[in-house]
Amino acid sequence: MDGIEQQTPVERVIKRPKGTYRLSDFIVQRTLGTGSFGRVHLVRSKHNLRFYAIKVLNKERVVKMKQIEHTNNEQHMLEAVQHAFIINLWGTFQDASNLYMVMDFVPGGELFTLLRRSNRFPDPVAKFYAAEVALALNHLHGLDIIYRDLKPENILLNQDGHIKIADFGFAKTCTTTTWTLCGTPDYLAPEVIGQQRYNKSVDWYALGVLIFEMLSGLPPFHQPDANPVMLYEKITRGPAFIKWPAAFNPLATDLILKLMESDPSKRYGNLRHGAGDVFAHQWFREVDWERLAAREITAPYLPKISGDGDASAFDKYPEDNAAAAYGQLALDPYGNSFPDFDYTSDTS
Ligand SMILES: Nc1ncnc2c1ncn2[C@@H]1O[C@H](COP(=O)(O)OP(=O)(O)OP(=O)(O)O)[C@@H](O)[C@H]1O
Repeated sequence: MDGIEQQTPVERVIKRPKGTYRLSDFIVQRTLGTGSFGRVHLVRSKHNLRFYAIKVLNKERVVKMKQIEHTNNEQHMLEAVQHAFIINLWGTFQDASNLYMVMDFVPGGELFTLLRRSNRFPDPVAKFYAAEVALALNHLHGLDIIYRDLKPENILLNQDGHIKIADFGFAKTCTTTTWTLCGTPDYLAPEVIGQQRYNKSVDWYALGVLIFEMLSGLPPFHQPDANPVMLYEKITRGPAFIKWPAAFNPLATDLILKLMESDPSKRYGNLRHGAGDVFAHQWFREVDWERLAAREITAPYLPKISGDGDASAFDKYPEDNAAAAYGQLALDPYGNSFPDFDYTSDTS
């Protein structure tokens, strides 16, 4: 649901030059994931033979689901951001029916898959991923970007086991507060559910949920058969009602409670020292933040990748021949809605 948003122009974020691409530059190999508006494909460049991921969004579906602004935000944010732990966008284009975003292919799959396979992560493993996520969030917040969709599905693992945060569909620039209700139910901060104004601290709340999920296997208020209303009630009642698994690390508990603090003005990450409080928390005491940022810490899990373009870490999706329809001539009623996606495709 879109509310009135206090907007700062996205132009505030400095754009860097992007490449010009067209569909005929690539050979579509397989589907890596599906989303609300289309698919993400593994593709191979005909020119340099490298593998990339292309996210395809059907314009009509984006418009019908009132996501024009979020989609344009996603492009602007990803173009503006360059960080070791955030997915790299090489360029974008559109044809009559679809938008295309050319990204690095991140071969290690979703953190979600690794977590479900492992049931839960040992403390040092959860700490490694949480610390890399904290650095990425801090970088985004420094650019006045709120990410708003932190969850294990959106954290991908690179070949070397380090994280790459993907899916900037809900990211937006915001220096003050905003109030759009978006994100994933289990990861929503109470003020988002309460439709109050909120700020970057919703990402720190979500980090608390993520740490809990990594250490216990499921998000704090998760109940398989619960409806969203029951879930929202629990989130609103606050972290005092979390049922903690036995033998939960007390320092982790302390940090989670501080991140999941219901009152944003008392929440870690949103206090006077900002992210500094999170970095300095005792649960993270053995983290060498500089070496971590430089990717000098060896990751706890190395994805088994047999070679370039190995996508075996991703679930198999039925290939519905969607790619055959890409680039076809068609009416283009939404041509003006996505002005920064260039028309470069061969048929348009
Ligand atoms: N660069 C990438 N490399 C490898 N896989 C990727 C990449 N980008 C996305 N994926 C895969 O595709 C899935 C869907 O991507 P993404 O979340 O960006 O799409 P979406 O349409 O926004 O999805 P949703 O509607 O669920 O939010 C990811 O969870 C991931 O498995």
